[in-house]
Amino acid sequence: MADQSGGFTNHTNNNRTSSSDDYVIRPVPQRDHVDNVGDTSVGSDVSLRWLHQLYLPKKTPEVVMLKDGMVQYTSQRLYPNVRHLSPAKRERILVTGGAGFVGSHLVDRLMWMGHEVIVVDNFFTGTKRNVQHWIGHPNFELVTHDVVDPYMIEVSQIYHLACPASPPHYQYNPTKTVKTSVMGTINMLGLAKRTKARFLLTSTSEIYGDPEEHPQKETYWGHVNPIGPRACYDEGKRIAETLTYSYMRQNDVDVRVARIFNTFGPRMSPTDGRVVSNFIMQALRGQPLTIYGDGHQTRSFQYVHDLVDGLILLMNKNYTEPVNLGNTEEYTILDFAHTIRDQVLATTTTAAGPMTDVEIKLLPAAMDDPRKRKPDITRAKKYLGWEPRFAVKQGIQETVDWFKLQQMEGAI
Ligand SMILES: O=C(O)[C@H]1O[C@H](OP(=O)(O)OP(=O)(O)OC[C@H]2O[C@@H](n3ccc(=O)[nH]c3=O)[C@H](O)[C@@H]2O)[C@H](O)[C@@H](O)[C@@H]1O
Repeated sequence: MADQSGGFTNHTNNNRTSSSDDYVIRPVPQRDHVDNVGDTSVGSDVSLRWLHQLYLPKKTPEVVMLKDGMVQYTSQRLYPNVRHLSPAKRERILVTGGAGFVGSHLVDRLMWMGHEVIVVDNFFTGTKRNVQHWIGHPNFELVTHDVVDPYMIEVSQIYHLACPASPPHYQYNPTKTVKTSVMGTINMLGLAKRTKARFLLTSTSEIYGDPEEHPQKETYWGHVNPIGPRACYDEGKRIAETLTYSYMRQNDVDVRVARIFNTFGPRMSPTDGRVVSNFIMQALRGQPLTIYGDGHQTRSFQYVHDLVDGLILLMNKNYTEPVNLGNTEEYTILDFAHTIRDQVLATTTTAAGPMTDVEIKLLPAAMDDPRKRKPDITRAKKYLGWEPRFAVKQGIQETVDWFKLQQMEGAI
């Protein structure tokens, strides 16, 4: 069914010029409602309905909230059905950071595809809850481990995601963030070298820093402050890329590098500190939406299932250069605040009736905050046959629904 209001074009980006006056934000295209994700060429295709049972279940049979404030967990249950793969086709896949926001969605899909999945996570930002529906499944293993220490296992593919990604989290302990990126990546590349596993690094659009090129192509070398508060993450990921290509050249490790642009979806922590979860939680609580700076900075937001599609395609195609994975729908943060506020207000009823208004307030700008960000995805289209399918609106609605479910279950 066509989504007539897809992309919030009404009050957002139409022909608005950013404060820097050097480029125009194009109107957001309308998109159809998405019902299926993935790609048949790599066996990742699945209906959104199957995924919904994992993060938007009609009821959660394993958790029973009792009247006296007690909670009861039960273990007798059926696992979601997954594809059967012959042993010859089944990969043994390590996902570092697999209990995190992006990692857990990737794990869901790899499980659906019929692979064996081992999650390694130190639970700094990840949570067991994100993968609890797989615990005990014969194809699944969850290991508490920090990638700064070596980890030995036999695997055929490694998706290396482990690293806090939200600015407040990665700036909380910057030295540890650098260690995670540098030592964690060395350890996982060492494992790939020893086991001859294919290795995929999840890098970031942050390696472009505060970009002077717009949109950002993979050939752009970036504009990063090496001593600023974001450097622990930006430079950490830059050196992680350097390490990845060093192992490729020096040790013949089969590598893939994804540069991930702003991503959102269910399972973002409400205390994550990134803009999507902040705005949704603030709107749901009727609190003012907090904008850092004048709100004219831009971001391009992709829904998590699109990212997972891109990661799996990248892993399974034969392309070793870095690839941008992001949505090209660009918003000013001010427009985005209006977008989220309007959507939450339109779809939320409290005990006192429908919500009517929520304030938007400006706070001081964050240091070194990139002024604009939008991916050039020509490479992903050409070499992976990938482009985002989800309108931001559909993704935001699922995310709002998920946060509401967490509130109802008393999880947040
Ligand atoms: O979401 C992501 O995937 C990306 O998030 C961050 O990058 P950043 O663009 O700074 O993400 P946010 O913290 O969500 O901030 C986006 C914009 O919103 C602003 N913001 C954030 C939070 C808030 O409450 N209010 C607000 O105006 C920020 O100042 C920034 O301009 C990470 O550094 C990236 O690695 C990661 O890929």
